[in-house]
Amino acid sequence: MTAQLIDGKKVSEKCLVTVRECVDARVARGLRAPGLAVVLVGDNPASAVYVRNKKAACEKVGFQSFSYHLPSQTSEYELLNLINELNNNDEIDGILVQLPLPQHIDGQKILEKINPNKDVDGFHPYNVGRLLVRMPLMRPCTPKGVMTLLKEYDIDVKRKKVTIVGASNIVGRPMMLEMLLAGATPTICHRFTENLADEVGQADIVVAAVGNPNLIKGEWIKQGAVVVDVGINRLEDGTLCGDVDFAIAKERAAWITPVPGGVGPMTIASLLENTLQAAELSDKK
Ligand SMILES: Nc1nc2c(c(=O)[nH]1)N[C@@H](CN(C=O)c1ccc(C(=O)N[C@@H](CCC(=O)O)C(=O)O)cc1)CN2
Ligand SMILES: [Mg+2]
Repeated sequence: MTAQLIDGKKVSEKCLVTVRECVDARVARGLRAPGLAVVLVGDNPASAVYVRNKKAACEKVGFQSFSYHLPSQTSEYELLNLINELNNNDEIDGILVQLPLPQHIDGQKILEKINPNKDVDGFHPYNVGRLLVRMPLMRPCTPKGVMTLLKEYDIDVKRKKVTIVGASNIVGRPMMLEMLLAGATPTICHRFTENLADEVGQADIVVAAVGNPNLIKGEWIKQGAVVVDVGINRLEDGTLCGDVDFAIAKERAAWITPVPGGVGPMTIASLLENTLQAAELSDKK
């Protein structure tokens, strides 16, 4: 079997067109365009690229974007003050603080300072908790993007065995909650999991999100499985690869996401959808 590719770039562009149409309709009704505040602390080169791409995406869909690039020595106190200002700014519907933050800043404290209604990354414990109790509001962007991708390709997750490799707060854990909500049976694997190969081999759907190039061997994949690779690893030669050994996995899977061009672009599409949703919630207040 040779897998069919799941094209995240194409699907993300479709999402952006839908968001653009909603923004135009809002503006035609006399409402303001949604506003997104993007906060970057320090000079992590990958973060700078992601932030630039987020700002470009805002422009494409007609959002107002507000950029805050702070030096790496910014104190936690200063960052908390900025979040407070953004929480109180009525032109701003969504706030995102690009991760990772410098070591001296307690990231969790910062994320918890963001007003949950403006938490377009969906990282605030309030929003994670809502997903847990089946009342999703702001859904974490990457897992939400994975669900959108699977839906777009008519890949039904209900009743399926899903193995998620990686238990991070931003991908693995909320991915498990999304899958549970959609009626799948998720298993989450982490550094203490024994027999990772067996867990992967039993899965109808594998979601890899560890950030470890080619950790998931192609031979582990069950024939006809769906492989979703969230890992983005930059190799020494500058090329990108995922967490799954793509060349072998694609000969066993029915569907597979490439890296780049798979899940990555969906993260930004979900962010824009969440920001539009936050603006719509704010209209009702
Ligand atoms: N505040 C947040 N920080 C981080 C998040 C997040 O969702 N919110 N996720 C990641 C980084 N990220 C968005 O911020 C992100 C990563 C990758 C992509 C993407 O489109 N990747 C492309 C390849 C891009 C490249 O050349 O490097 C792809 O996979 O095709 C978008 C967003 C950590 N931080
Ligand atoms: Mg308002």
